[in-house]
Amino acid sequence: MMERIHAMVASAPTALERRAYRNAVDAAVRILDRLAVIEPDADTLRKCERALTQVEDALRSLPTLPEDVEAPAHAPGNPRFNPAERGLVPAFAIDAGDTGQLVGRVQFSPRFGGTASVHGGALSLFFDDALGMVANGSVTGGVARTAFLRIDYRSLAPLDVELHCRVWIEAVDGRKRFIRGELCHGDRLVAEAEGLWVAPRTR
Ligand SMILES: CCCCCCCCCCCC(=O)SCCNC(=O)CCNC(=O)[C@H](O)C(C)(C)COP(=O)(O)OP(=O)(O)OC[C@H]1O[C@@H](n2cnc3c(N)ncnc32)[C@H](O)[C@@H]1OP(=O)(O)O
Repeated sequence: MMERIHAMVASAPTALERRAYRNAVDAAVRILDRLAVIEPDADTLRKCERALTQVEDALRSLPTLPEDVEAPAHAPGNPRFNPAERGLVPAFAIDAGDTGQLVGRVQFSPRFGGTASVHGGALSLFFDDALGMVANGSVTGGVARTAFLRIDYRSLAPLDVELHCRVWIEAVDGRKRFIRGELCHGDRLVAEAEGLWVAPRTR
């Protein structure tokens, strides 16, 4: 019976499960976004905590994925949901892309920031994901891990505003994939990133 559950949960989710999952995560992150901007009221927040604990209990009734599942985060057959689906990073709307670059838009909601601008760590999280997509894309093939990621913060990134991002392969040298990216608000450069992704040794 345990093996059957293991096999079931390790397969890729169906379209219905994927939609239901995304809707549940959307609801959860809307709560975090709301919590980021409200003036607190202890009574209301205590009621919210009780209701959220019931939600958590419902989720605890589901089996968990086995820990040894390893697949590229965005691979279609991955039984795990990708970082944006899990609410870990804001969704990156891809407008154009070929084998070596991506162009798209991203908007950071209030949970990713302080009062008016995006948290530097959230920008770094986003770049790791966006550059990682290109590092693990069709030019390079296979899985590669982030070895380093350098961010230059050039100007404040506003919250709740559409930002434009471009990511491209700078160089490939054996197992090493050097990737760069930039994020702009209109014509203004917000941040630049460069990173190295290293593919595993082949025996
Ligand atoms: C469509 C699908 C989308 C899929 C989209 C997926 C998106 C998500 C992507 C997110 C990925 C992550 O965040 S992964 C999580 C964060 N990263 C990690 O946890 C990685 C932890 N680190 C490691 O596992 C390891 O250090 C590795 C794999 C990075 C490298 O180890 P290794 O394989 O043993 O390689 P090693 O021999 O050390 O180095 C190989 C070469 O790289 C160089 N090198 C290694 N590290 C560095 C470094 N920090 N800075 C400079 N150079 C380095 C070495 O000098 C060497 O150069 P030379 O002498 O050959 O010239």
